[in-house]
Amino acid sequence: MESKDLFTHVGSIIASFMFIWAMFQQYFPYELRHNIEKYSQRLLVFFYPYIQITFNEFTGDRFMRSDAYSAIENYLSSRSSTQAKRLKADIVKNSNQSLVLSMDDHEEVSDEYEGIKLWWRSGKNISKSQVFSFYPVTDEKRYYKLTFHKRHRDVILGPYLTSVLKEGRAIKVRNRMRKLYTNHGSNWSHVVFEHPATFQTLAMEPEKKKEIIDDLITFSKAEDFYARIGRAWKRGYLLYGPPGTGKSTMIAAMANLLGYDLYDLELTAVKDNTELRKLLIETSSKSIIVIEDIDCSLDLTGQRRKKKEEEDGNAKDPRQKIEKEERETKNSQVTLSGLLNFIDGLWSACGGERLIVFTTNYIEKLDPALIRKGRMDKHIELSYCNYEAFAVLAKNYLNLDSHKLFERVGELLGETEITPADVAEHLMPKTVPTDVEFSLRSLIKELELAKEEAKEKAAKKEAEAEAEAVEKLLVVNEEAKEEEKEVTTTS
Ligand SMILES: Nc1ncnc2c1ncn2[C@@H]1O[C@H](COP(=O)(O)OP(=O)(O)OP(=O)(O)O)[C@@H](O)[C@H]1O
Ligand SMILES: [Mg+2]
Repeated sequence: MESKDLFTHVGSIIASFMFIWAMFQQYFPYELRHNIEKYSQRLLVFFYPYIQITFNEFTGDRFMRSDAYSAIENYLSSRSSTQAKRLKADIVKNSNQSLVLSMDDHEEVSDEYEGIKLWWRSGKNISKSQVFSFYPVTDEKRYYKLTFHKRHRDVILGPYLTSVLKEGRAIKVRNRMRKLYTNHGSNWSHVVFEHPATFQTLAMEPEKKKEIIDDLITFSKAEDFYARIGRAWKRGYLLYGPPGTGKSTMIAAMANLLGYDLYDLELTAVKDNTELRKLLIETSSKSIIVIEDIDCSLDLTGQRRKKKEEEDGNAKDPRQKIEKEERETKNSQVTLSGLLNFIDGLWSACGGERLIVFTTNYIEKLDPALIRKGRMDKHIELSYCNYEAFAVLAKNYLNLDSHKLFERVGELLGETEITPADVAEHLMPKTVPTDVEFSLRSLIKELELAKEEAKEKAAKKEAEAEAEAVEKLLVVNEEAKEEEKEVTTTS
């Protein structure tokens, strides 16, 4: 028998005596009773060198489950499945609908921390409801009881419990159902986020993919690092490239990799900077804030006000002016400085652990202040499909590692520009069972067509450039002739 068990037995014997004592206590005067109780408690503490801490499922508010209790429940789930004999099983409503085991009531599991042994016991108190009813309701109050030797008090109450709560919360985040938020004006509403995209299925060069994954994972584990260097725990990504190259898909893969919630921020629906700040404050930790097509969301070049002034000046009719003003007020008044404040102002540090992702089709249109390093730390170009990206898509869509037509596809991909979205469309199975050759031939046909079109376009452009050059030459000749004429008439 373990020493802790022995003490538990001694404790229960003393408790039994106390119970018997309680039976008789009504016959003793209060003063004497009080003293005996006091000394018996001290005696118990003296003989029982263990400390017990109870974590109740509900504290104070009956309807709010204690954060510490649920963190401990998650922390103990892995230990319970290997140690406890009676387990409770439940389905967690995350994307995988996984089965989670936790220990049943009155089970005990042991744990070890830096060589210190300690025990967790689950239990419940049952009390009958005070409310009269034909179907009496029993009130079950569950709790976890932690027992450890008092000589380890500081370590257990300090680092051990901190690490238990941290790990438990991390497990909870991994198991939770993730959400996709969108803003309607100044409020967020959400649906369950269930996008199946992963980095594994994302078509891009393996080294580039690995670099991004490493960057994301390093970020997600770098809480202490960010705290030490005095920076808010956030990171900005700018994804740029033509439509259909996988920017939105990559954002979904990022959220799935890190287990973060997604906040899809529609800037044009945000009235002004104050509303933008309110939305930011309401976002939770472990989330990705996304602003898609940032170049279209706002006129971030500082041109807007100038344009507005010009338009106002031109509008002579007062009615026209009012209409114009109404139109303007309906549009977003968020400014570039408001957005910069949103990204790296003081407010942005609240809550921690956030990614901010911008996407654009035209990186050159963006204000350099917006995308400088420190704001958008990592710029990722998603480009047209090359052979490596095609190989990923062929594996995903056709389950093919190689094929005799791959070589031709590779050649054509080197000569023409096609988006992964277009390639994916051709590789989509059209028949059951899948006709691999048909899919690859249809892709080759598309690539040859694209190559021809590109050739024609280039030839047309060349012809236009030539015509323009000839025209310019003619104008220059004409001007020279005019000048010559002027000189002869004056002389
Ligand atoms: N790199 C890729 N890997 C895998 N699938 C891709 C990739 N790029 C595009 N696709 C496929 O094409 C579709 C469109 O891609 P996506 O919406 O991610 O493009 P986008 O870059 O966000 O385009 P836009 O600039 O128009 O928003 C996706 O549903 C996805 O299936
Ligand atoms: Mg997109």
